[in-house]
Amino acid sequence: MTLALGCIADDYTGASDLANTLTRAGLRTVQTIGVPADDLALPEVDAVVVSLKSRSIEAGLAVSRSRAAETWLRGRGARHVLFKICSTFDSTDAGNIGPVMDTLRADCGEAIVLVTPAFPETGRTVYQGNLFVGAVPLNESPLKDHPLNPMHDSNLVRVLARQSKTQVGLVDLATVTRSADAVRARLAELAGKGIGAAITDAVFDRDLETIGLVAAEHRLSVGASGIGLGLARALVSTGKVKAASASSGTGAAVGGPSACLAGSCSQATLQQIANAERVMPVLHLDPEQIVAGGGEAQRALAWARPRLADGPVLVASSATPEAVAAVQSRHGRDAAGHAIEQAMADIAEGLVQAGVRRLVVAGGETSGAVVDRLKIPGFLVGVEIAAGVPVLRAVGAEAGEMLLALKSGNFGGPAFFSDALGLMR
Ligand SMILES: Nc1ncnc2c1ncn2[C@@H]1O[C@H](COP(=O)(O)OP(=O)(O)O)[C@@H](O)[C@H]1O
Ligand SMILES: O=C(O)[C@@H](O)C(=O)COP(=O)(O)O
Repeated sequence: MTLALGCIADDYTGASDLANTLTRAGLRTVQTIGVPADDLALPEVDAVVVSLKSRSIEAGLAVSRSRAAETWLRGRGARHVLFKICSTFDSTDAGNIGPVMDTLRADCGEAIVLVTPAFPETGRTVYQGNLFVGAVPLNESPLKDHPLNPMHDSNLVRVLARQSKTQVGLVDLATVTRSADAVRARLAELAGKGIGAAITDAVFDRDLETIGLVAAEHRLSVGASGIGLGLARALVSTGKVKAASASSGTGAAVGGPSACLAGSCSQATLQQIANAERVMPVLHLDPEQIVAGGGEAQRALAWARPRLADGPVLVASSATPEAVAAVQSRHGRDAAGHAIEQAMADIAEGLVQAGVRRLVVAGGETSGAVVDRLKIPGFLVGVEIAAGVPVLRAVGAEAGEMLLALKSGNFGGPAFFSDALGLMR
């Protein structure tokens, strides 16, 4: 297999979002969980998205895991590697976007790296280096209340400079709109000043196409699904990849019981849970009991098992920003997050033991904990449920045939859970 594009995603929902975008743009794509084992049977593909759970771990670990993924991808022929980060630039001042970018850049010897989290289809745009989420700057968006990576600065030139060893410059929208050559010239100018990373404005898909053309000439880029779209279109338009038609289905039906788990506390997910209450039984977990080790996962499973024969159920830890802040002040941000993620993994494991083979998970870190526990090594991409969220068919899972949907906290419409289950047959 010779890859046209290698991708390293810093969480599992982000990876499925990117795999979805690449597939829709005509690249045959698989998503792997971590660096694939040699015996994992992968189909012939144009792109591999290696999913890491590296967004919120210690920076040194994020760097070493990303590097291992890069080595694997380049070893499979990938000339260009995209480091997929969140479209809302989720990170802390200590990392991990900057440290991973610095290392991958040094490894491939690039003078300067294009960086853009723009993903217009989901309302993420970048102008004068400032990231907007819909109509508001990042720091005024719900991301200011994220449980693990609250975002308080919308100026990405500043944000990345605080995390990176290199100086950070800007390729502004006027330059992007002018032409690919104007972007090339601006990058050369910045690189000539010793600047190693350029936040690049993008508001429309056509901006990302220009950025993709230039990025594809480099060895490394950093961004969200939007730059993935630009790279994929560039690979197709320059004839490096022959466009495949996006999958119109997910193969044979899997059937059996289905369930949803929500660990995201985003506004979108809170609304989706409220909506689901009208169409399926919903259990709200008690985060205090989880952190105290009070058998909350077993209670949830005892609640869910007898209901599975009648239709899907939803188990949620999700809570308002005020309730999350209260739990965190008592137990600490990381300890609370970790305990709740592990409880979600316990519940997922118990649900699969009870026969569930169709599972929807809301939340990136939550999805990471669940997929790791279920020991799923990879996914094929099926139909799109909502922008950035495809149906996934597990490859090589211990439980056998399974369909999953891994939803970024912020993605999906109000009826997301029933929309997803409606497409997971
Ligand atoms: N009620 C709660 N109180 C505190 N933290 C919570 C609660 N529910 C979930 N969490 C934690 O919040 C984090 C949500 O992150 P994640 O799953 O990545 O969602 P998103 O996709 O919205 O970023 C996880 O670490 C999760 O365990
Ligand atoms: O780019 C995005 O917004 C998503 O692909 C993504 O990374 C989602 O992360 P979570 O919101 O933590 O699921």
